[in-house]
Amino acid sequence: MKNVGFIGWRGMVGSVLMDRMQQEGDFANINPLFFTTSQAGRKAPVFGGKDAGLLKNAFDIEELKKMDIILTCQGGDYTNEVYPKLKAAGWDGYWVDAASALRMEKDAIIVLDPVNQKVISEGLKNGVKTFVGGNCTVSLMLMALGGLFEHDLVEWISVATYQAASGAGAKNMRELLVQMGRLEDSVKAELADPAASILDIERKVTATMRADSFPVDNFGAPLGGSLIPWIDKLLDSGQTKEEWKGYAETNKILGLSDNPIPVDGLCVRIGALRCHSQAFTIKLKKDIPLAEIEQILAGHNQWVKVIPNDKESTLRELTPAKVTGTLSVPVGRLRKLAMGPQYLAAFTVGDQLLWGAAEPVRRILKQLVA
Ligand SMILES: NC(=O)C1=CN([C@@H]2O[C@H](COP(=O)(O)OP(=O)(O)OC[C@H]3O[C@@H](n4cnc5c(N)ncnc54)[C@H](OP(=O)(O)O)[C@@H]3O)[C@@H](O)[C@H]2O)C=CC1
Ligand SMILES: N[C@@H](CC(=O)OP(=O)(O)O)C(=O)O
Repeated sequence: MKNVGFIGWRGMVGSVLMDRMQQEGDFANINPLFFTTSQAGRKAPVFGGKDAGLLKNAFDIEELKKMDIILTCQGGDYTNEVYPKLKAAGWDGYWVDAASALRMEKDAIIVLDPVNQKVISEGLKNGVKTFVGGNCTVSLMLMALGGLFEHDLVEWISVATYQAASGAGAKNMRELLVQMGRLEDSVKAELADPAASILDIERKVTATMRADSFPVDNFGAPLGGSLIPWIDKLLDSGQTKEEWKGYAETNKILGLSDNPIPVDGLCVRIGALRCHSQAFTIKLKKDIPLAEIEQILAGHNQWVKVIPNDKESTLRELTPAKVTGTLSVPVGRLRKLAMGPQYLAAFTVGDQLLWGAAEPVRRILKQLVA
């Protein structure tokens, strides 16, 4: 059985990964060892009934070198510090990572097997040892629209995202909830009084949101009752890095580096907890009937679900409230746009901690130990 070292297993992404691995019985096929950057020497967790002894120091290269596979959800700073040292020390195991640090490296594959199993299989055959989960927004787009790419129907995609607080981390999720609570608290009495003026209520809420005391340490601006049209840092192109990933990672995942498909748009943080949503304008390479498009989308993988373009189905199926905590990737609001028969509208929702983060790395680990 292969020795698999886990780093970042108690963080938010890591916890979702551990849950999924337990649900799927994945621990039965590995010898798990657990590392930490802060708690070395404490008792390791017991997953799948396996006693892994004590937590090891995540910076101990000699201990890490004993692993056949290292799987980290610890973040890019950890990867940047430890990966080069391990490689320099001659370690030749598999490195599986949820962070973005190594995604665009020549020798790394971005994994999303329902979409790019061919690229993965080819890489494994050629001795690739570094496998990285994709950006959540990109992975969720490809899970939803995979059929269109597979049938070479996409000329370009323009996207507007509606990204959940979880993408910014656990502290940000807490901050969003505290913000929401503060807003409600500020008008509790008025809300209990049906005769209170809604515009008075709104004015009070807005004043609360704008007050210096409103908690914005993590987001830098109010998110509850508002939105933030900026994710990650500015690049020379005027895109944010999150927007740049849409193009760069999509084409790398699909293996289209020689003939890339333009994907661009605006990434926006909204007050959802852990589901990212995305609205697409898609220019198709040819005019094909909507019914055929729906069939192509639905047939691509077992998780995508085409939602009829009616109000009842949309409200029932196509919201973060419905999708959170599931592997389902619904895609709906499908219709041809007024710009012409080759222009398609689509909207999708997906859990950014499952298909957006933990699930692709869980699935590549499974392939590596098979
Ligand atoms: N959040 C997301 O949507 C996505 C994140 N990623 C990547 O995964 C990385 C980790 O993200 P995320 O899981 O959100 O990070 P977390 O902040 O939840 O966890 C990261 C690490 O913080 C340490 N930690 C300190 N205090 C606590 C605590 N009270 N509870 C749990 N862990 C604690 C743990 O390390 P230790 O045990 O060593 O102390 C843990 O592994 C990101 O940096 C990013 O690169 C990738 C895709 C999506
Ligand atoms: N940046 C994403 C989350 C994330 O961690 O992305 P990446 O894995 O590309 O760093 C968001 O804020 O929603």
